[in-house]
Amino acid sequence: MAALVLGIVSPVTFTGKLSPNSRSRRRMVVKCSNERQILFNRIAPVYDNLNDLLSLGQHRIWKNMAVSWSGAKTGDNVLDMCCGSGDLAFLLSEKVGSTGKVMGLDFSSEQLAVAASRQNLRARSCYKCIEWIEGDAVDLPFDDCKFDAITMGYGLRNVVDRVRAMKEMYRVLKPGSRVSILDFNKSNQSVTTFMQDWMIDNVVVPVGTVYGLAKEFEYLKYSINGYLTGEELETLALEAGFSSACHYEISGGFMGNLVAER
Ligand SMILES: C/C(=C\Cc1cc(O)c2ccccc2c1O)CCC[C@H](C)CCC[C@H](C)CCCC(C)C
Ligand SMILES: C[S@@+](CC[C@H](N)C(=O)[O-])C[C@H]1O[C@@H](n2cnc3c(N)ncnc32)[C@H](O)[C@@H]1O
Repeated sequence: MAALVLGIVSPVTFTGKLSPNSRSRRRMVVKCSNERQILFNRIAPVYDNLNDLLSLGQHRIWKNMAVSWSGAKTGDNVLDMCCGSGDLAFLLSEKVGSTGKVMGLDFSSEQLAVAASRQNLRARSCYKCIEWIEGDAVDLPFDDCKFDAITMGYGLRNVVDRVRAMKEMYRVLKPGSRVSILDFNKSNQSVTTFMQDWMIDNVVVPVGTVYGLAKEFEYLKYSINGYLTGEELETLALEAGFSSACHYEISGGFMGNLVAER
């Protein structure tokens, strides 16, 4: 909240175009892939600061866990899908070091611009091994069996065709390697769902409103409701060909992380 009061992040005004449907029905705003692309371009300038603020810094802990679960190690060639402003890619580069290689892929040019500027501000040599690539999670521009590990933070829920994205991850991973997918947990426990919805309605959306981003943060709630439970995520991975899949609940079931091995 202090950042808000001190004005460290500033409100942005939307100047992009929405489809005719999106004006009349809120849930339609972000139904198709290119409307989601517009949404993530819009929130890019404030995304990092709002995540720190809304999660009270905890998203850094969750992201560290996701990277550890990926099994990335020194010298590895790794991919961060839906990398956004690059948090997981930066953590991965610390694991693989300057002898490794990190690809950060996203379809939002504005998020990638933030990621690249953050990279320029960082001095450690490991950060130089990151390359940012504009691309779609459902059609990866990589050869088969290329990566030693893949991470995805708050990405899969936002991808329209999750089956295809999961199959793409399977295709580009080396046999025996892992994908680690962090996101909000779509819980089976009604108390957890109630608390998540309450937080979003009473904290997240009001804060988003201050920045002219109410609809973007309302989308968050609908996207969690439309996401998969831990069990469903495990099934999705197994059906895509992964040999094992395990979903872990984090922070009282607020968040979840799927770990699947090819
Ligand atoms: C990491 C966070 C948000 C990522 C994020 C993901 C999306 O898909 C978006 C889509 C559209 C707009 C924005 C986003 C977006 O920012 C921050 C999440 C914060 C949580 C909403 C609140 C977490 C509350 C607590 C600190 C957790 C406490 C758990 C307790 C133990 C019960
Ligand atoms: C909530 S952000 C997460 C960013 C980052 N991984 C993090 O944890 O902070 C979701 C990201 O997924 C990207 N995204 C959504 N669908 C995508 C797709 N089909 N292909 C590539 N990127 C996508 C968005 O552009 C956005 O940057």
